[in-house]
Amino acid sequence: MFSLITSSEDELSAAIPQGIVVANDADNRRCYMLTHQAKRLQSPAIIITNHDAAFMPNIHHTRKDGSVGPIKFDRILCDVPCSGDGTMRKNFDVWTKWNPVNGANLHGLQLRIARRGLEMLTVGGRLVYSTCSLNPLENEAIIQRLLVEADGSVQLVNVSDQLPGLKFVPGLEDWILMNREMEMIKSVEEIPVKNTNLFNKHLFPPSPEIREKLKLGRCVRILPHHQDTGGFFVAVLEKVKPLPGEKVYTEKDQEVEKIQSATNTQRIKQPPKKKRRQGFREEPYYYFEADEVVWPGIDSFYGIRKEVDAGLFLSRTKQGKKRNIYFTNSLIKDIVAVNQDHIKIINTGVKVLVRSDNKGAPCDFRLAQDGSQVLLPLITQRKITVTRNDLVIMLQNDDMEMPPEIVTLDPKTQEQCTDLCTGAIAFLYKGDDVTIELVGWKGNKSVRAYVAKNDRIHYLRLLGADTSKYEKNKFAEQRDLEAKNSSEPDLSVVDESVKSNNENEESMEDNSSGV
Ligand SMILES: C[S@@+](CC[C@H](N)C(=O)[O-])C[C@H]1O[C@@H](n2cnc3c(N)ncnc32)[C@H](O)[C@@H]1O
Repeated sequence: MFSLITSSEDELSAAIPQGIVVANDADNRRCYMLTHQAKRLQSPAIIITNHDAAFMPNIHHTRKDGSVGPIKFDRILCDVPCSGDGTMRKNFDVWTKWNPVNGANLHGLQLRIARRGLEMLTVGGRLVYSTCSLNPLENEAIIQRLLVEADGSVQLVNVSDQLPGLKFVPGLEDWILMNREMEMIKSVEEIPVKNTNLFNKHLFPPSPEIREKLKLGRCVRILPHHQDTGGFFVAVLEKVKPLPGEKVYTEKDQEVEKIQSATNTQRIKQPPKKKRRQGFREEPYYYFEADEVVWPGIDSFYGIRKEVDAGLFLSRTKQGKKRNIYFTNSLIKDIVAVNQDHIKIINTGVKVLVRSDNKGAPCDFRLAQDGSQVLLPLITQRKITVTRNDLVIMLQNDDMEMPPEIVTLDPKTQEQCTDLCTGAIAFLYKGDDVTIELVGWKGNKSVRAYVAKNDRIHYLRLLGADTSKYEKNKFAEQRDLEAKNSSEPDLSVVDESVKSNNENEESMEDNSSGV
């Protein structure tokens, strides 16, 4: 009997979170590293973007009433570029490059990034500002400036009891500036003429009158010697009301906007704006439409749950055969549609299916381990429960030529296989303390788990099974190789002599032809 494992509603909503995370970096290469790291999260709710955060464009979404407007974020982390002097213990070059003005040079960029973050934050939302520097010009001076500019709309949150056991010291309320020549500058009046471009009044500590109000002591300074770490600075800011001059969108605005846009459309019949070609290097995102040709095959083979919107699956190729199929939540789909001309999206979507036009399966796409956590709760077919021993057999036998035979598996597993035609399959194992879900293939007589070698060791360890087949002791291998070499005659000498003979022959030939 083939057992059908259905997922609960909770499982479905856990697999498809409704919110989004936008991860941004100005450095294109760092965005690809981010993409690689984020893949492990298997999240259908992450977008990786590539912008200067100081000028981060608004990310628009479609509101409930159908109008389009900027998203305001509940949480923002500004882990800003900094001098990195807190990392001195591991980055030795910081010692040679450090000077007291590094911090002053970065202050402007750090401020602009954090300021833009506050603009993009919703009222009631929190922004964390962090650096791996201990220079107050990169830290408290930024927070001070944000708080002063915000004029009571932003507050520093006291987080001292949030991480019991963490050792830290409170933020500074007083500090002294220093120029490259190590001259101390205690006030604006003391700024030497040669440094007027470098220092300004905002870099100095708060005056005694406002010190009390700002509560800079609520910032967190993590010192390297306290718990054997790097040095870090963290401040948590909460937006308690709109920033001075910030417009907050209300339902009334929606009405006005609708009326205005209706009148504008009637009045001005302008030619449609020329759409900027998706000018970014990345392949665009093509979400499945109602007539998507590959969908019926996938739907019937995997029994996609009827609550799942087929329009949330996408590919990166418009023409020709689709190679990989990805999945995102509906908010990401909306964001991609509304913003693709002005937001540089480097990556989004989790890979759930991979083309496998072969092996006589009725469906052209197999399950991808990359997105199994997302897809498996959405499908009702091609899932079987297996025993611990079944998994161990599959993980220890990855031989392409001789995959494990179905008859070697548990009788209940064999029974579930009987009713399944050839094709992709998911193996589900629930132990007392571990749950493992692997994707693979069921052939006529055998089964395979599609798991990379490193992951095989990981799963075998989780199952408490023998991993010796995959574990390599590099030192032992080197020793064996050296022992082998020392017991064999040194052929390299012979080779060299043969080579030199050959070379002589060649040069003789050359000479003869020259004559
Ligand atoms: C302290 S690191 C943050 C590292 C990040 N938390 C991570 O785990 O990858 C600062 C990052 O800011 C990026 N950066 C520098 N200037 C930027 C800017 N103007 N806008 C956005 N990112 C910037 C750098 O490329 C660097 O990756």
